[in-house]
Amino acid sequence: LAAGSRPNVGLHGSSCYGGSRRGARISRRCVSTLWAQKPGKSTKRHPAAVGGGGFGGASRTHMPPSPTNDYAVFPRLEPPVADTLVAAPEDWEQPGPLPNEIYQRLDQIYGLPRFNYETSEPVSLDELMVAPKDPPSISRNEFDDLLSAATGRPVSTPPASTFASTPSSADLPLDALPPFEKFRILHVDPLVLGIDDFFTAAECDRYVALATQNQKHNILESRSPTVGKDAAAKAQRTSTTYYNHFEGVPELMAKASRLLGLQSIDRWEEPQTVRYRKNEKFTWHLDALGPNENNPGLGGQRLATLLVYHTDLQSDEGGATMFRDLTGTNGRLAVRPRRGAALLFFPAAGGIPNAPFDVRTLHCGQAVSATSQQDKWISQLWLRQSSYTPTAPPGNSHSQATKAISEYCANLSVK
Ligand SMILES: O=C(O)CCC(=O)C(=O)O
Ligand SMILES: [Fe+2]
Repeated sequence: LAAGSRPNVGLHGSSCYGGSRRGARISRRCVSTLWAQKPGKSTKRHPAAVGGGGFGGASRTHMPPSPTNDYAVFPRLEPPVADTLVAAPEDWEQPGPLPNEIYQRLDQIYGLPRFNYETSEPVSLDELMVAPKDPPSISRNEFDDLLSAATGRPVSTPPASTFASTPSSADLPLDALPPFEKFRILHVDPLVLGIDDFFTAAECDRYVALATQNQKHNILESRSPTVGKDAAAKAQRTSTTYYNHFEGVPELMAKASRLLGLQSIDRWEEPQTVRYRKNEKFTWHLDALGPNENNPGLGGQRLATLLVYHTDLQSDEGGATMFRDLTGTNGRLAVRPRRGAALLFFPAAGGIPNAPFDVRTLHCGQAVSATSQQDKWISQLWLRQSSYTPTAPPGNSHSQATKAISEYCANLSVK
């Protein structure tokens, strides 16, 4: 999309869309229709797709890799995929409650029926028992073709076994937290949400201090260039990652789980706090795991990415989280770090049918400018399909955090 242009917001021209009024309703049937109606129908060429390349496409124009070439590793979206993009109406970027159609999407596309649930609402046993949705299945050969097209080199995936989903046992008093109210809808399809005041300033300060005093807090520091990412994505990270113990970050675990309406924290990966100094960045990548990392026995695919910004960066200081193919109010969607704000998106649901991840969520951590007055600090969490077994720092476990989370919730209740 050209900078400043905005596609029609009507969801594929569907009459079930409630316009830009918050709280407008659409029926479940309409959402399913949208979902079923994904690529393939339209022959219209999308501006973002002109110029060749294409994920999964047969014809590929290889461009020489260069640091400024956004399409060097990941080809442009193919027209039918680009046609599925739905930007947010401008006024939805102002903080406020979520419209019903966004809750419907969270339920039906992303498998989160209890997202930001009202505390007064009685929760039925059915809802408590709801299983996470698996991303659409795909054959191994199809997957290899898609990945080869995206990375420009042959890929061969080892055979996958079936998912072993362990039901959660933890019973955390997360209802003590009120629902969140300040949502910014940054993109509709794929869904990208901002949440203002997710963390207090004091919480942001504490998380930065935890990482900077990492030895005292037994936090693992890593400068590996591709931490937790599929090597096929060739992602380059120059920032520093700190692996937190779950029990050291009860606010993050409680708020993240409360937001997504989860009953336990068992599906979250190790929390990571990341520091970007001047000129540091993380190039274009997908958070979804590739075949070599996506071990079904260890939690399966990454379904959600939640990121909290601990520092404010001005627009000339860089450090934005940028989505290559999504459009925001001023051209390409770029989320500027604002202290205490959270960002939520879904790396492995939606997008192209029968693909195991949503290629449209390609994003980067833009370099912090050489003149920035301060470092960029974030904490991040990834939600897996099923229970995840943490490996870092050594000895980390979900169950160790139960006491700290319960205490945090209890303190909120007495306030
Ligand atoms: O730093 C950012 O804004 C994004 C980081 C990111 O995408 C990642 O670590 O996977
Ligand atoms: Fe990422």
